This record gives sequence, structure tokens and C-alpha cells, in this order.
Amino acid sequence: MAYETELAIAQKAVMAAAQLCETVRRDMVPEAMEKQDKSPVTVADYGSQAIICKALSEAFPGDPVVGEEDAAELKQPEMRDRLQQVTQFVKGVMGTVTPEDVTQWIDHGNGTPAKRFWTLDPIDGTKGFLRGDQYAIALALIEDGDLKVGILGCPALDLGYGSTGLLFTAVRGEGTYMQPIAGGDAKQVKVVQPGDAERLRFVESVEASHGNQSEQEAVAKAVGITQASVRMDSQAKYGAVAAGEAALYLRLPSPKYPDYREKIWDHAAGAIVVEEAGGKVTDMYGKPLDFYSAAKMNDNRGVVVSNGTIHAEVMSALQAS
Ligand SMILES: Nc1ncnc2c1ncn2[C@@H]1O[C@H](COP(=O)(O)O)[C@@H](OP(=O)(O)O)[C@H]1O
Ligand SMILES: [Mg+2]
Ligand SMILES: [Mg+2]
Ligand SMILES: [Mg+2]
Repeated sequence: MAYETELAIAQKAVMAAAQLCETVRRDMVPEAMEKQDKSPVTVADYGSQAIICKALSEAFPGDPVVGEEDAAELKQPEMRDRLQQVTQFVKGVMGTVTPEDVTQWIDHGNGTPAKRFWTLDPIDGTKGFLRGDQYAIALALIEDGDLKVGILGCPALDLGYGSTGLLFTAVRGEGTYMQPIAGGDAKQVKVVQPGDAERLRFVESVEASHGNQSEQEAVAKAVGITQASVRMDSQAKYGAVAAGEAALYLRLPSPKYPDYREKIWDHAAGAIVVEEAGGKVTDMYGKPLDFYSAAKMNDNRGVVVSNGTIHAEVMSALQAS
């Protein structure tokens, strides 16, 4: 199997990060700290990035990591208690560590795209995490401009499989697998097959400002989806499409933020998980997502994720609208 070592190490790291995130939600009411761009971050986002970056830096010291968070704010003197808190949670998962270790590991995630690199969202859907809803830990390996490995940990996702917490893994050319985070067998998953009317559902963000819900509804209707959307935070939406529980995920630019550009860590892991399950991922104009030029996907607008068979129809509906 290709990328066996990468997958094993990344999967173990994502599992450990998931354990930290769930511990934070169990032990405290996580509080949002505000980043410079006004978006929220929590001790769990920092702890998760520390754990995963440590594992990657040890196993693959030459690979840059393009992660969402950095430790600049956490290193400020007035943040000492917060850093202490993050350190305690990281300790709980991996034993002895110092605050300096933690900030160094987090900053290992300040890399830039290269011939081969990882991209990491330590908690995708921080707002969902804070609300007690869905969130995901998303890690992907990009080589020569192509997604090669993706790991998507969804600690609060169940999809009716009887155990809460699902992990999706994908290696290019080798399919997508889903397994319970709590332990158990991995099974291969496939997107919705044509004609499966019951699963012809669409998913979108809970946060209205992360998309354009009225246009998303109109497009879904135009391609024959009659059920109301399922709203879900984070890349768990990609998991739902990969597992065949939804046929479409629409993320159209919010009219409130016309200049917003999607970030690679918000889509990389999810995209390979869906593609390897037989689905298709493009921007709203049908262009492939650019995961290698920069952290911001400057030349893409919106994201459309489908089971593949309805993709062309969705593109026509978008053109018409
Ligand atoms: N105006 C906007 N349009 C699209 N995505 C946005 C956005 N503002 C923030 N986001 C992204 O939406 C992600 C959450 O996605 P979702 O809405 O699917 O749960 C956030 O990831 P983080 O939570 O990792 O910061 C953030 O990167
Ligand atoms: Mg964020
Ligand atoms: Mg994110
Ligand atoms: Mg995040």
C-alpha cells in the first residue's frame, strides 16, 4: 500500500488530538478566545495542533505543515494561564511536556506550501465545537500539487452507525475507509448511487454567514433535491457525502463577505475523502480546488461537493442562477 507510514502516523496523531478535544468538552465549558480576524479559537484548537505537529515533526522533519493556528498570541505574557491550560490538556494525552514544547509544536504549523507538505485544521468548525455540535480534525498530505492522504476525525459524528465518533481515511487510488474512533473495523465507503432517492439529500453549514443558504436551497431544488438541507458544522459534511448519507454539499460565497477566500485546511482532507469514495469536488465554476499555490485558494470561489453523478447538473443550475 502507498503512503502506509504517512497514513499510520497521521491517523494516530488525529486520534490523539480527538481524545484531547473530547476531554476539553467533557472537563470544561470551552471558552472562545478571539483571534485578530475576530474568529474564535479555544484551548482545544491549540492543543490539537500541538499534538499533531509534534508527531509530524518527529516522523517527517522535512515536511512543512500549513496549519490554521499559530502560537503568537498564546506566547503573550497575559496569556500565561491559557498556555498552562493547553499544556495540561496536552500532558493528559502524551505525558510530560512544557509550555515551551507546546508553543514550539504549534508554530511548527506555520509552514508554507512546498513540493510535499501537510495541511492541518486542528479543529474545523470551532463554532460547532463551542456549541456542542459537530467539528472535525482535518489533516492532509499534498505532493506535487495533488492530495495523496487525508484523515478526517469527526468525534461527534454518528451517521446512524451506532457509535459516536467516526474517522475517515483516504489514500489516493486506494479508496476511502470509515472506522469508529472508539475502536472497531474499518469499512470502505462509497458515495450515493444514482436512484437512491432517500439519500438524495444536501448538506450545508450551520453558520449562515459561511455560505449563501437561499441560493444553496435554490440550486438543490433545481437538481431535484426535495428534502430540506441537513445543516452540519465542519468537514463532517464531506464525511456525510463520502459515506453516501448525502449526495451534495454546497458552499456558495456569502453575500456578506464577497471577498472571502476558502482556506486549504478547510477542504483538503474532506476533498480526498470524498474523491476516493467516488465523488467529485470543484469550486462553483467547476474548477478544481487549488491546494498547492497558497493557504488561501485565491483563484477558487465557493465549493461544490457531490456524489459525481449529479455534478454536471449542479454546475448548469449554478450557471443559470
Ligand atoms: N465568510 C466565510 N465563508 C466561508 N467560510 C468561512 C467564512 N468565515 C469563516 N469560514 C470558515 O468556515 C469554517 C467552518 O466551516 P463550517 O461552516 O462548514 O463549519 C471555519 O473553520 P474553523 O472553524 O476551522 O475556523 C472558517 O475557516
Ligand atoms: Mg478558525
Ligand atoms: Mg476550518
Ligand atoms: Mg480550525
